[in-house]
Amino acid sequence: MYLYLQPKEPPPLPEDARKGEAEPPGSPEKKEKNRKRKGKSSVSAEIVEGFSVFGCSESVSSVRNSSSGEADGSNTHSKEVAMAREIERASILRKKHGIHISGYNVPAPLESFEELSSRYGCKSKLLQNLSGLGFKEPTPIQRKAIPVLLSGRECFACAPTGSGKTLVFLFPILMKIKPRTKDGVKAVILCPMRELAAQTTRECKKLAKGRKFYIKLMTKELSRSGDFEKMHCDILVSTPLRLDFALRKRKLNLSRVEYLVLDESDKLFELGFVEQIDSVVKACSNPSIICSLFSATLPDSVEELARSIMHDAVRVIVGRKNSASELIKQKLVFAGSEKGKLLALRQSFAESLNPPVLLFVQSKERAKELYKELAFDDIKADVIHADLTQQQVGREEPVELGRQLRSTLKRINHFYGT
Ligand SMILES: Nc1ncnc2c1ncn2[C@@H]1O[C@H](COP(=O)(O)OP(=O)(O)OP(=O)(O)O)[C@@H](O)[C@H]1O
Repeated sequence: MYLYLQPKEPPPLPEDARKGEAEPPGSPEKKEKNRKRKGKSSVSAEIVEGFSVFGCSESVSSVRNSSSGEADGSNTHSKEVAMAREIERASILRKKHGIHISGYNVPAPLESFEELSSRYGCKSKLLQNLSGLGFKEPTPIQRKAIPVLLSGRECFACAPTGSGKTLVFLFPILMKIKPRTKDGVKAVILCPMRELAAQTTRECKKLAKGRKFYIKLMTKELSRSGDFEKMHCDILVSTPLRLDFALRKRKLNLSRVEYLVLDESDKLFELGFVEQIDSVVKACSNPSIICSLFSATLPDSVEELARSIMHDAVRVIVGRKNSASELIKQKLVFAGSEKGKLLALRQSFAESLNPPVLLFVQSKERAKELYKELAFDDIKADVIHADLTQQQVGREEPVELGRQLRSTLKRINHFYGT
């Protein structure tokens, strides 16, 4: 049995979401009814099936900062109407993008990146960097989770692989912390793997271009021999082992950290970094620290972690719990036997499977076997497995490709329940 993963064209953004004005379908009366119903449902939390991270979550206020201006007896009614509209608009936007939230007083989603400036005073240089990178519209997780962090709330965000979670934690950090003060490290980003930490550092530098942040990657050398008292660092990206080492042996001070991010938190657990995470959380002793957790899947371990390190977090979930990205088309083929798998694969190649194609198998032995079979069929194929050296694989490729492969493997592992 093989699982084929093929990228699909991303669906276009709904018109009303782009404009920020959405009307429920149907007649005017029906619209009114819908409006009432939606208005009502939008003030109660959208409970996501299977999620139980934060005990209760009854009220959600999606009112923008702008609508909470000074109270004035004469216009109380119009303010209430404006608030109801805002709530409805936020609710429609969330539904359009498959965003589920729970928590109290959740800020409204972003309709566009420009709102980062109008609502949160984002520096124009940072916005320019966004558009320079080709980021025109926020992705669903960005729409909802960026305002959560910008309004000073803790956030637990779960969204499929490749949905743009990195920007969700990097951008608020870049908007909120003051660069180059003498306060030491202000943001810590924990990543499960060195390659991911390096990639996140690179992305952070790209987003911060033109602003004078000290952004540092915790390398092996730095963790072992860094002079942390003299080090200038605003944002520190690290794997748990290296950071824990620097804390224990090199007396790195994290007591002024304002933002702590655990990226790919499901992976952090799978790899058994619980002790190191504990030590980092303890070292980040600033009482007003804002923690956030990001994950593509939501196993119990991550729920447990979220409960233990965050208290009043807003949960933002895009899609269904542990579901695959909607941009991935999945097809299950029953092949019957081992031989049948190869036949089915050959048939797929003959009918519809157009290269480039990635094939994942259970073990390196199976990878080698399949590789031989494909070579025998005169299919231009290559093989990657753990017996190959870095030189054989090619140093450059696996760093960028590795992330995609890991993500895809994660989905496949989940699919098979392994
Ligand atoms: N708003 C956007 N518009 C266009 N591209 C974007 C946007 N946000 C992110 N991207 C791009 O989408 C890709 C995937 O983003 P990212 O790596 O942040 O996903 P992720 O959710 O963190 O995935 P993973 O679960 O694997 O960590 C990156 O190449 C990133 O540059």
